Amino acid sequence: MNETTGMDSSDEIDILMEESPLDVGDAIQEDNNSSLHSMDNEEREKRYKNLLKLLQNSNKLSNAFDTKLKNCKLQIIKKELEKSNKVDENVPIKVEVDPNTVSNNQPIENEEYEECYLKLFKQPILFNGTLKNYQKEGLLWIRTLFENGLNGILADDMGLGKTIQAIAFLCFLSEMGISGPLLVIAPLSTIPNWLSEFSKFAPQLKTLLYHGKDTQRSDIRSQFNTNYKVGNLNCTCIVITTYEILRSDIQFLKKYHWKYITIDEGHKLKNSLTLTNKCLREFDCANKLILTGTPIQNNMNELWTLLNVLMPQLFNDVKDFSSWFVIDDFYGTNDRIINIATKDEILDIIVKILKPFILRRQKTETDLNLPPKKEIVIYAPITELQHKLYKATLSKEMNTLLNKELETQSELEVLPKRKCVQSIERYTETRAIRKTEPIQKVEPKDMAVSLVFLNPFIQLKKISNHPYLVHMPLIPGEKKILVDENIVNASGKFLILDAMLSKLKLLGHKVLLFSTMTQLLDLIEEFLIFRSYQYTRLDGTMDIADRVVAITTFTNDPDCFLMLISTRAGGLGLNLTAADTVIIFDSDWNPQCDLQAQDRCHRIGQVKPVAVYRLCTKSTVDEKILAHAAAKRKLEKIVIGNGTFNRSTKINLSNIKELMSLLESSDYDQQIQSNGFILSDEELDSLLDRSDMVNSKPKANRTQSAKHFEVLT
Ligand SMILES: Nc1ncnc2c1ncn2[C@@H]1O[C@H](COP(=O)(O)OP(=O)(O)OP(=O)(O)O)[C@@H](O)[C@H]1O
Repeated sequence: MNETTGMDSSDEIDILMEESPLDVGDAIQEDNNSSLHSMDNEEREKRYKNLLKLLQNSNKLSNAFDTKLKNCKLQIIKKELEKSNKVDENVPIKVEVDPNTVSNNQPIENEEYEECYLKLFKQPILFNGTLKNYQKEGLLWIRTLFENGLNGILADDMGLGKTIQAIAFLCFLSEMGISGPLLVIAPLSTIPNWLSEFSKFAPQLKTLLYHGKDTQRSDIRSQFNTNYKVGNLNCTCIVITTYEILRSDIQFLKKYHWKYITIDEGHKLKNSLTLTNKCLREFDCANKLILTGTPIQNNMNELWTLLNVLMPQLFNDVKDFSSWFVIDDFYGTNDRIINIATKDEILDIIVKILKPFILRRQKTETDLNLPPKKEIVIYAPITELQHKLYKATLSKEMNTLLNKELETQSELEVLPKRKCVQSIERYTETRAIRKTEPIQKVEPKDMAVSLVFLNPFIQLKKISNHPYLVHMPLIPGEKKILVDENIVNASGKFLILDAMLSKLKLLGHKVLLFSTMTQLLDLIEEFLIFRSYQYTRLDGTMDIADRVVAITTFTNDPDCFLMLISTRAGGLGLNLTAADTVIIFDSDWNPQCDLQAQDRCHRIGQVKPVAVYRLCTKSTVDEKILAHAAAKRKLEKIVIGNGTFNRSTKINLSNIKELMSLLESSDYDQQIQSNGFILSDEELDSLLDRSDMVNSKPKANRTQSAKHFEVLT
C-alpha cells in the first residue's frame, strides 16, 4: 500500500506487465551473438525484427505506465488541493476527471489542475528556500514516480537546480516519515557542492559523508540507520558517498535495504557494462533517481543503458545494439540524413519508451532569465617551433629532428604543483607587473624531451597546445623548466591567452580556464606565475578539503583572478558564478564535457553576461576534435535537445526538415581566425566586447572586421 496516496500501485504494475507479454529473452539473446556488420542480409533482417518486436512490446508497457503516472499525479494534486482547503474559493477548476474512468488511450487534460497545484503548492517544511515553478513541477514528478515504485531520470539542463529538486524531495521523504537509509552517490568533485547545498537548503537534515580511510568508513557505517527528531518529525540520516567508494565497498553497501538512492551525474552510468552499473544493479533499493544534465553524450548505446537502469528486467543487455547507430552517421553531409531517417523507427520507439521516466527542461523553457552567453571560437596561429615539431611528427622524423639534442636531453619532470602565487604589483594596459624580480633570462642549453611515439595523435595534440609539452627548455643543471618570454612566444594559443588575460584582468573579469590535460595545466600554471596572476587550481588529484579551499578562495577573494580546472575532473556540479568568462584551452572529444564546463558559471546566481572562448590551433588535430565534438552535439540535439523529454512536448522525430536544420546549425555565435600577429588593443577590445549582450540576447554569427581577424561563416 502506498504510504502517501493510499493507492496500491504494485499490483497494477504487475497486471500491466502481464498484459504485455514480452519475448524479451529471445530478442536480446539473439541480438547479442555477433557483430551486425559481419552478418548477411537475412540475419540482419531477422535481428532487426527481433529488436523492433522487443521495443514495440516495451512501448505498450511504457504507455500504460504513462497513463498510470498521469492518473497518480492527478490524485496527488487533488489530495494536496483538498488539504489546502482553498479549492472552492480561489481556484477555478473546470475539468472534473475521475482517474478510474480514464481509459488507457484517453489523454488527460490536467493542465488546470497543475496550475492550481503550483499556486497552492506548499514546499516541504524542511526545505529552506523557494522552489521555482519548474522545480515544483519536478518535485511533483519525482514524487509521482516514487509513489509508483518507479525509477526516473531528472535530466534538466545543467544549472537548473537538479540538486535542489533532489534535496527538496529528500526533505519530503523525511516529512513523510519514510525510514531510511537514504543514499546519494555523486562524483568526488560534486561532493563539496552537495554538502553545501544541503546545509543551505535543508539545514535541519543530517548528512553523513561516507568517505575516508577503511577504518573511518567502518565507523561511519554504524551510523547509517541513525534516526533523529526535528520537531515532531522522525528523520533519517542522508548518506553521501562517491562512485569510487560505491565500487570498493559494494560488499558492505549492498547489505542495507536502501529506501531511496539518488545518483548524481548519472551519465557516468552510460555504459551498462561498467562496474558501477553492476554495483547498482546489485543494490537492494526501493527506488532510484538519476540526475544528469546530459543523458546522451555519445551514442545510442547510452539510450539503451538508460533503459537498462530504468527497467533492468526488460533491457538487460546492450551488446550490438549500438551498431545500429554509429556516430559516423551524424558527420556532416546531408545524404547521411537518409540513414538517420531509416533508423527513426527504432529511435522513435526508444524515445517513446523513455518518455514517462525522463523529465528534461531546458534553460530557454524556464523563467530563469539568465544573462546571455556567447561562445566564440578563436583560431590561434601556429608558431614556427610548433610547425616544425608538428611536421616532424607527421612525417615520423621527430627522432632525427631532435637527435642533436639527445646528448643534453633530460627526462621530463612533472612540474611541481603550486597552490598560490605572489600578488601582482600593478597592471599596465597589456601586462601584469610582478612584485618579485623577473627570472633572469638564461640561454636554454638543456632540453627535456617527451616523445611518446606510441600515440602520435596525443603528440600532435600536445604540440598544438604548447610545444614545451614535448620539447621543454630547462634551467641548466636543474631539471626545472626554464620560464621566460618564450613560454608565451612558443605557442600560438599562449600568445592569444596572454593578450586576452591581461585585458580581462584589467576589465575586472574573473576567468575559469579549462584544459583536458593536467600536464598542460602545469604549464599554464608556470605561465600564470611568470605573469603574477593570482589563481587557484582544481584537478582530479585533489581531495575534498583542497577542492573546497580552491572553490571558496576563487569565489570570495576578489584578487583571485583565475581558476585552472581539468575538464573531466572539475566540469561537474560546481557552482562558480563568481566567474563570467570561460576559456576552453583545448576542447574535449566529448562536447558535453565542455558544455558542463561552461555551465559552471552560466547558471542560477550569475548576474553578468558570460563569454566563452574556445581556443583552437588552426590546421591541426584541434580542428578535428572540434568537428568530432560538433557531430556528437548533433546526435544529442536530434534525440533530446528538442524538448522531446519535456512531457508537455509532442514527439516529432520524423520531420526531415527539422533534422536538417539541426544538423546544419552551429554551436558557436562567432568564429574568429587569427592571422598570427600579436593582437593590438583595438582588436582585443573587439574580441572581448560584451556590449552586444548587455541589453539583448547574443547575436548569432555576428560579423567582425578587426584587421587581424576574420569571421568564418
Ligand atoms: N530555487 C532556488 N533558489 C535558490 N538558488 C537555487 C534554486 N535552484 C537552484 N539554485 C542555485 O542554482 C545553482 C545551480 O543549481 P544546481 O547545482 O542544483 O544545478 P544542477 O542542475 O544540479 O547543475 P549541474 O547539472 O551543473 O550539476 C546552485 O547555485 C543552486 O544553489
